[in-house]
Amino acid sequence: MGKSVKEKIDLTVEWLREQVEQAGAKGLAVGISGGVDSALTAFLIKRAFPQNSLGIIMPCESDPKDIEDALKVAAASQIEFIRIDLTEIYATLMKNIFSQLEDYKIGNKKIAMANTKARLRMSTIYAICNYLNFLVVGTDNAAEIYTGYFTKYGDGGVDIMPLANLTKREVRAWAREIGVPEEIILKAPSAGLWPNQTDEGEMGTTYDIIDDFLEGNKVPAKDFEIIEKLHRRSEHKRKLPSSPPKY
Ligand SMILES: Nc1ncnc2c1ncn2[C@@H]1O[C@H](COP(=O)(O)OP(=O)(O)OC[C@H]2O[C@@H]([n+]3cccc(C(=O)O)c3)[C@H](O)[C@@H]2O)[C@@H](O)[C@H]1O
Ligand SMILES: Nc1ncnc2c1ncn2[C@@H]1O[C@H](COP(=O)(O)OP(=O)(O)OP(=O)(O)O)[C@@H](O)[C@H]1O
Ligand SMILES: [Mg+2]
Repeated sequence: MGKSVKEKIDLTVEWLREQVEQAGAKGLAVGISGGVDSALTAFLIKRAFPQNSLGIIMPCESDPKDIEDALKVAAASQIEFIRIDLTEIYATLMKNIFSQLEDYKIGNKKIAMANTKARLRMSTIYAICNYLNFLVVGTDNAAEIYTGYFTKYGDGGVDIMPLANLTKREVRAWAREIGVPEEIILKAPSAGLWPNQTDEGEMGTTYDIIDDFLEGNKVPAKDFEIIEKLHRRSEHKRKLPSSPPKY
């Protein structure tokens, strides 16, 4: 018989401890957004390292409801946390970049700005983890990794990814088992990079369908096309940077 969710969680907690030991590190940190992926991750790292785990809440033009939810996750998991507001530094950086570029070049400002939020969060977590000798824990799940639905070197820039093999429905099941508040589990997944952004709206398919696909079940042809296209286009995010052969 297959392992229960509870057993899988216990094994993952053990795996997290091994990763820290092998790295000669002291603990683990994660960005807490108010969404279910980081909620589950926060509970897992708190279980693995009750005294050496840290949640980092980093508003960056964020919906105040998400920050409230992030605080609820921190309270429910009892993880130690700090809050670092990136809104101002982000605005300064964006102004500096685009006041120079926009005059003479045309490009996709919306996506450039959105991804910078994720990369500023990554830089912030790494500064903290360098300082504490902690590892940076990623929250990306199997559906996000397969479709490349993450920012390269942003939320994708991490040391370890404990949820990498989980479909979104498994993330929710684990979250329920470990004690994540139900309202967080039921929230529509969102990267929160612009107002009213939802993962499913942006990807053009649903997590249920991506999960079915990953489980080897048949999915509608239109969704199959979308998933495979997202996968092909994001191949570069799952590899080391290309380099020429030795000449
Ligand atoms: N073939 C190739 N080989 C090597 N590099 C390649 C490449 N094609 C693009 N690139 C590089 O990759 C860049 C594009 O990748 P990237 O910067 O990631 O940008 P991109 O994939 O365009 O956007 C990231 C997507 O992930 C979503 N996201 C981000 C963060 C969090 C979440 C969430 O669920 O919470 C979701 C976000 O809403 C957006 O849809 C290009 O600007 C280029 O530098
Ligand atoms: N405001 C924030 N503060 C701290 N970390 C954040 C914030 N926003 C995003 N992140 C980090 O980026 C990760 C990627 O976001 P993503 O939306 O995929 O996950 P989630 O919000 O935890 O769950 P969901 O996908 O269901 O919204 C988050 O899990 C979190 O680690
Ligand atoms: Mg989110």
